[in-house]
Amino acid sequence: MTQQFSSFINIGERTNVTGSAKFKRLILDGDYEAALDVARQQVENGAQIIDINMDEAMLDSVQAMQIFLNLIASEPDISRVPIMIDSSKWEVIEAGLKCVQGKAIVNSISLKEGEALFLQQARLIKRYGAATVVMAFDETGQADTQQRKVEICQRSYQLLTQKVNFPPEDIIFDPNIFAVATGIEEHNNYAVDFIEATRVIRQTCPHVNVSGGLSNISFSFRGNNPVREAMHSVFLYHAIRAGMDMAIVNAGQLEVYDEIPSALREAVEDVILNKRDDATERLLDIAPQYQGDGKTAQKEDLSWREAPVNKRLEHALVKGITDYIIDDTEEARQQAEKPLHVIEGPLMDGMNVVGDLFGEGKMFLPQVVKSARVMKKAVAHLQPFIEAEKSSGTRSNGKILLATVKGDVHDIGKNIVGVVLQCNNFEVVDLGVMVSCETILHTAKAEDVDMIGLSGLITPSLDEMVHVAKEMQRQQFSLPLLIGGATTSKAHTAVKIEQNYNAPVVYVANASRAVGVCQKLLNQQSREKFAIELEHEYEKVRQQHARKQPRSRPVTLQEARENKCALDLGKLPDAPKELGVFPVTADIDTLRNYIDWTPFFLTWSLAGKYPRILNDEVVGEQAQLLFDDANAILDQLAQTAALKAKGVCGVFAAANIGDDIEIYADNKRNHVVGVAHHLRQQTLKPDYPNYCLADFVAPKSSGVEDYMGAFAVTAGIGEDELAKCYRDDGDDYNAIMVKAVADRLAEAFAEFLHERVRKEIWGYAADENLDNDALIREKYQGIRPAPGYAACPEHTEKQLIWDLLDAEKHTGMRLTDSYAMWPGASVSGWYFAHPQSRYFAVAKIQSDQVEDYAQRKQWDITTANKWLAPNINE
Ligand SMILES: C[S@@+](CC[C@H](N)C(=O)[O-])C[C@H]1O[C@@H](n2cnc3c(N)ncnc32)[C@H](O)[C@@H]1O
Repeated sequence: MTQQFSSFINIGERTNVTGSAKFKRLILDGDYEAALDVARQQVENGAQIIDINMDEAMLDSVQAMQIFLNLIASEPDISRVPIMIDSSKWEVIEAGLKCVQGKAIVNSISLKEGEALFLQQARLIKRYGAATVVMAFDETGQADTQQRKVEICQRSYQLLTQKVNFPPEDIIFDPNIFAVATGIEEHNNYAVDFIEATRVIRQTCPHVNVSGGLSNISFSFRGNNPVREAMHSVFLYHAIRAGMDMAIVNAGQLEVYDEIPSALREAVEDVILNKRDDATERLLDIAPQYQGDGKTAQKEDLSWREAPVNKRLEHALVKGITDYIIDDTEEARQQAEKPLHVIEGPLMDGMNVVGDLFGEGKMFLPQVVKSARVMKKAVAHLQPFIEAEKSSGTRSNGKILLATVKGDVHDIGKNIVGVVLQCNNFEVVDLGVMVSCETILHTAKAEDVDMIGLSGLITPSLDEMVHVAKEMQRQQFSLPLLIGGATTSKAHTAVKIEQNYNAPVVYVANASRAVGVCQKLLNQQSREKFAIELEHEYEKVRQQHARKQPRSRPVTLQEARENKCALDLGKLPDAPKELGVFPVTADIDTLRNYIDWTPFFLTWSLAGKYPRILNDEVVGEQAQLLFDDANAILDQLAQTAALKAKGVCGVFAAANIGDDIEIYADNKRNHVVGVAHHLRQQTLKPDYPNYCLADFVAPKSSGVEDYMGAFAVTAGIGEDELAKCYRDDGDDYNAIMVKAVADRLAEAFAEFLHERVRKEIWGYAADENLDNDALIREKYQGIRPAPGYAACPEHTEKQLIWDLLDAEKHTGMRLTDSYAMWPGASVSGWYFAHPQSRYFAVAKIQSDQVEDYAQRKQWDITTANKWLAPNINE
């Protein structure tokens, strides 16, 4: 199975004042909030890195870069992707490097002004632990031919690795993409020069990456987007195969290679690969035909039913059609010598086609999961015949145990990985959620599995994974250990898990990576090679981690407190109409109007913002099908009440004392029913406060009466049972779909309840009138931070929410011993109503705050270190 597309990284290009008129206007107007939305949209649309450029003559570029990067740092949904600091001015780059909290990428350095400056800049970049783009540019100019591109990159590589000891994996060469089909003959070979140079660079400069600005290639066809998109796809198709692994690209503007009309694709291919002298003229001739949409709606085509049965089985698998699968499987069985041969023959052949198409980026995740459903139905039909013959089952590629670790209940990602592995003929032993280390290791032995995969979503699960690795070592296991899930990372795997266990430990970033990793680990020869590569890679990550300089200077807790957010007591929200705890229910039909669909598509690895994604050139068709299926499930849920939504909220008198909030039984304020403990940002912030959520409630010493709230909602009562019904019926697609929809309903419930609290229950914004889009964009007054998220990262505080609201009694929701909420489709948090309240990231804290927090929570220091670990080890 080819993996090229799954590891390709696209870099967002919209936060660039030189390339986007809209972004430039926002920055020049000082509207940084709207500019942040541009960054956020790019991430939502699937950018895996965002390029930021402030090179504009009318701007103080240094200041603009600093302000924007500092703002991004406190937006967790943006800062989860790496930042590429793009400038032709070194002082802007250096200013940017000081602001970025994670690993930054510099764009760019080159030999343009000689070796001395190049090396000096590289040393500084290395000191910041950043990666860098290196342009193929030297003292004599920009490289245009293959030979010049290769020479300059090789020379840069030698200098960087030998004179600066620059980590080669942190080098990203940009061998310059230039426009083709310009009418100038010398330009005709530009794409070939880039592609061939890339091939040689990747062969001769080990570990480097190759990137480029994609839109340049099609510059001559400005105004004809279908042709431009086709040129981008064809170029990428060949460049990726030659080793290009990143590009600055608008991900929404790519056509699927196989879906480019064949006449256009051929003409574009002739231009890109410079196959004939008249290629440009021929493309120019046909280009106008494709202007506009150029696509026609497809009627259902049943001609595939005429094909031989093997081909019909393949078609059903690739297209995910279950309608005829039993009949076709039966026909194949009657023709086969043994029923097992149907699985080993046409069904596995069909699944191999699915695996290859997925690996090449030509099929999307929901389609693969649907294919698995077809396969399971076919196998289920054959099973009784196989058993009657008493022949043993087909040999799988290998056996993999999957489990969500103890204390954690989230399993959508794990289930998707399981299905993708099964599609590739791996046998999966799925132990479900909240699985103890003992059960995992006992089952691994009993089932004689080939490897173990652990999953987890919340930060306490990271510790549990470390525990499993240590136990595997103690019990002398030698099976590979795979690590995955939302909070896991390569850095955590390398720094915290890998060195505790002598066999391979592999971080698996997503479902599409899982198959490649498992295949490498199962073959003894490739496993050894892979293990050495991993060891080398993780050692590097550890060294980088050890060298990591703090991005901003830490301050003492005392200093941070002195720079707290001063609350404007003149703007306090109105007093609540009534204090107390209010159980709430909501029906599915109400909640579905509040759904934010964008994350739903991401769950299925379709990147793009709803509703635009439904018309997206690349994933639109799949997104629409998925959306229809989700709505069908919602219709069914609304009628059957198989899933119930329950919630509770509370509004309380409250006062701030330091970094804590006292919560009172009533407005007399003499009986404290709970104290919420919060953490404060602890890095130097010359232009902003060092935020702490407690700042958003009026200080007790002010004597002013203030309030806060809390909530816990679930839409998951019944989700496990319903998902199990589907799974037992061989329908993983709908089993995953139920949970994905329940997750959306829980978030919708949180949105719906928050609105009710603002407008009725607390009533501080009784006149608010926002549509769902504005609610999703949080255009209202007040916030609902959730324990475990960046402003309140410590999970045990959920217990206080549970106690204050009697949440288990009112909703049936429970907390696990890692403070995950059960059912999985649940949300809880605090309400702050002051207009100054906002989300931020606490980020790294210092030992004085750890000690102070331990004292406030009446914990010993070991307990504090355990629960605060993600913020101590940042
Ligand atoms: C994860 S999204 C959920 C809403 C989104 N519309 C959805 O349906 O998935 C936003 C929520 O995450 C939480 N959140 C985001 N950033 C946070 C931060 N820095 N600190 C605490 N909670 C945060 C808040 O509860 C916020 O309402």
